[in-house]
Amino acid sequence: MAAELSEARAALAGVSNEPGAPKPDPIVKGSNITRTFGGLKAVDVEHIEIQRGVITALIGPNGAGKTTLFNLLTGFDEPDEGDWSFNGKSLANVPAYKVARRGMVRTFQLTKVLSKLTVIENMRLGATGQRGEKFFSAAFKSLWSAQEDANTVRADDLLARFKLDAKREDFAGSLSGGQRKLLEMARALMVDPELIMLDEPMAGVNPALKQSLLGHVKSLRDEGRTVLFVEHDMDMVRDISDWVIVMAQGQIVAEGTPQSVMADQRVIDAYLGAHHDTDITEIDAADLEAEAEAELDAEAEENKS
Ligand SMILES: Nc1ncnc2c1ncn2[C@@H]1O[C@H](COP(=O)(O)OP(=O)(O)OP(=O)(O)O)[C@@H](O)[C@H]1O
Repeated sequence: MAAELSEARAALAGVSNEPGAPKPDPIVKGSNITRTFGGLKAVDVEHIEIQRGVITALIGPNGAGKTTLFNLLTGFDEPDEGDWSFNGKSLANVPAYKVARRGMVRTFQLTKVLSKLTVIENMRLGATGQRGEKFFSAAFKSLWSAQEDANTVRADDLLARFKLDAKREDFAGSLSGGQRKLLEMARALMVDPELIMLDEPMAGVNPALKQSLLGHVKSLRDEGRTVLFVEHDMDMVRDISDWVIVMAQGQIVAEGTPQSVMADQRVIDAYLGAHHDTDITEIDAADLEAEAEAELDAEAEENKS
C-alpha cells in the first residue's frame, strides 16, 4: 500500500501548484466550463486536469460549485459552455448513462439507492449505468433476465467485498446512512469504472464505518482506478488524497498535495472568507491562534526590553 501511495504521489511530483496545472497523465481534461443559475456563476472553471490512477480531493466552501462541476462532468447537467474529455474523447453533450458506460461513474451527496428494491436488485441495476429511477423500474425485469448470471456474480462479489452480503435480500431503505454509501459505491463498481467520483462519501457516516470507507476508497486506487471525491471532512482529505483541488466561487483557486494546500493562504482565505463551518476552520483557527499568541509573545518581549 505504502509503495502504491508513493507511486501515486511520485507521478505528481513535478506538477505545479497553480490552478488548472497540467498533469503528466490526465484521465480528465476540461476547459472554459461555465454554468450559471440566474445571475449566479456556479461554475467558472478555466482549466482542470485530473491525474490518472491517483486520489484527487475536490474541496471548497459550501456553494463553491463542486457538486455542480460533478454534475456537468458526468452528464447530469449541461454547461453554458465548455468542453471536457475523458480518456481523450470529448464528453460534452454525452448523457449520464453513456458517460458511466465509458468508465466514469459518480455517486451522490444524498445517496440514490432505490429504497424499495433490495440490495441485490440495486446492484444488478448498477450494471446499466446511471439512468433515472423510471428507467430502472421499467427496464428492471428484462435486464434481470437477459444478464442475470454475469451481473449477479459480479454483484455478489462486490457485496462481499463491501461486507453487505448479509444484507443481500434486505430493502435498501432499511440500511443505515453509511451502509447506503457503501452500497452506492459498490453499485458504481458494477460497470467496472476507470474513474469513480464520490460526492461527500463521509457525510452521514458513523465513525465505525468511516475507517472501512476510507479503506475502500484507497483500495479503489490501489487496484488501478482513478478517484475524485468532494469532501468537507478534512481528516479524510489529509488521510487519503494524493492531490487536492480547491474551488471557491465557481473557480479553481489552488491545487497541490494535501500538506501544501492546507498551508496555502489562498485556501485559508477561500474558506474563511465564506464563513464556512467545516473542519478546516478548526485547523486554520488553531494556526491563527498560534500566530496571534506568537505576536503577543513578541510584543511582550518588546515591552520588556
Ligand atoms: N439547480 C440549481 N438552481 C439554482 N442554483 C443552484 C442549483 N444548483 C446549485 N446552485 C447554486 O450554485 C452554487 C454552487 O452550488 P454547488 O452545490 O455546486 O456547491 P458545492 O460546492 O457543491 O456546495 P456544498 O459543499 O454545500 O455541497 C450555489 O450557490 C448553489 O446555490
